[in-house]
Amino acid sequence: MKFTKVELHVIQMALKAPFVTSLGIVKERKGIIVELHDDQGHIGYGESVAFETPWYTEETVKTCFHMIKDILAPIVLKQSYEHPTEVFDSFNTIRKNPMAKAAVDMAAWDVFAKIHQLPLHQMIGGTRSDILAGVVVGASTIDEVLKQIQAFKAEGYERVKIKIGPGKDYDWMKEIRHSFPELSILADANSAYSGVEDQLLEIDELGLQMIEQPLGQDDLVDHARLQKKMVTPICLDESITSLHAAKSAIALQSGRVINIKIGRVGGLTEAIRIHDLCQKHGIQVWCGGMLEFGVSRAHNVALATLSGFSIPGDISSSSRYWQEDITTPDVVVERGRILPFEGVGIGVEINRKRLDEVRIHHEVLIK
Ligand SMILES: O=C(O)CCC(=O)c1ccccc1C(=O)O
Ligand SMILES: [Mg+2]
Repeated sequence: MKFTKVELHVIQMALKAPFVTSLGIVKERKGIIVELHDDQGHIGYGESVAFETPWYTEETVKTCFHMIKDILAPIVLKQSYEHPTEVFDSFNTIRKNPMAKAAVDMAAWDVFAKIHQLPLHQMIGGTRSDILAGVVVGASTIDEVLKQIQAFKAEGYERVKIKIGPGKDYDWMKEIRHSFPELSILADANSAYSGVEDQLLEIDELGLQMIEQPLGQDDLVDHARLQKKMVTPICLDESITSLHAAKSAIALQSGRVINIKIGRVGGLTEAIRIHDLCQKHGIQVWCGGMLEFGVSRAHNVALATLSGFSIPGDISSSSRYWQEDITTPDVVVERGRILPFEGVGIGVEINRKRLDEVRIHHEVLIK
């Protein structure tokens, strides 16, 4: 593969409703769509899922834009590649910045699948004919949470993740458990129990499917200690930023489950490596979400066809967050499942009219 042009589209869209987490409220989403051209006319798409401020991880839309424009695009425009894994590996002299790297890596995988005229899920060796979907509720009152769960159940979701934090945990989860006894529920703390982890032990009796990232990003040792005190499996999210982090977490027994996000780990190449490692070690994995637009959502759908994705993830319908997304067709969840896209590459098209409407910045980088 010889890449000749990188186009960056910075977009901004309002969420249908504010999304509340223990770390803050998201009302509007910015993102960067990477459009990668090769010398044969193929076009691949990737998406940077960093937020506008560094509340979830340290990257932002601006740091990603800088990294892609000034550091990563010049690398991919300079050399040629046989395989998309080489793109990620050609960034090995660049420290961290996984969400910037991921956007370029994703686009290279899309180009590669298009060259081979295969759907991306087939290109990466996916075997699942339907994907296990789930939805996330991030609301500020328990009444609102219960209302949303009811509505999502009616849409066919069978697994729901609730955002929790100190004071919005045991009583909330107990009420949810009581109201929806058959529903598979898990809680995501986004590190809210760092320093106050004993507040979590109460929740252990509720039989939750798992608890996600109770402690800080760097707290692998602390998570291992907490897991020994809890029956509920701990799932790591923020802590798993690379294959190396996954190896450390497994060695330390910091949790029993890993939420794999393509953006957080540096791309599809690294996501697949983490999936393979977890399979070898009996660690369960599921595909995480980032309130993303259609490009990243389509990549998630492809990733989740890999055999290890045996539990539902945070891949929901496009309509969960957006009035109108920038890609067609939409991701649609039916009876808790999504069918993979069968078109070549990521299998969705960019809706140019919608992209124009939501685009706030555009840049073209050429060889
Ligand atoms: O529905 C989604 O896209 C996932 C929502 C979610 O939980 C989330 C959204 C943005 C940033 C971090 C997280 C998280 O998993 O912690
Ligand atoms: Mg999380």
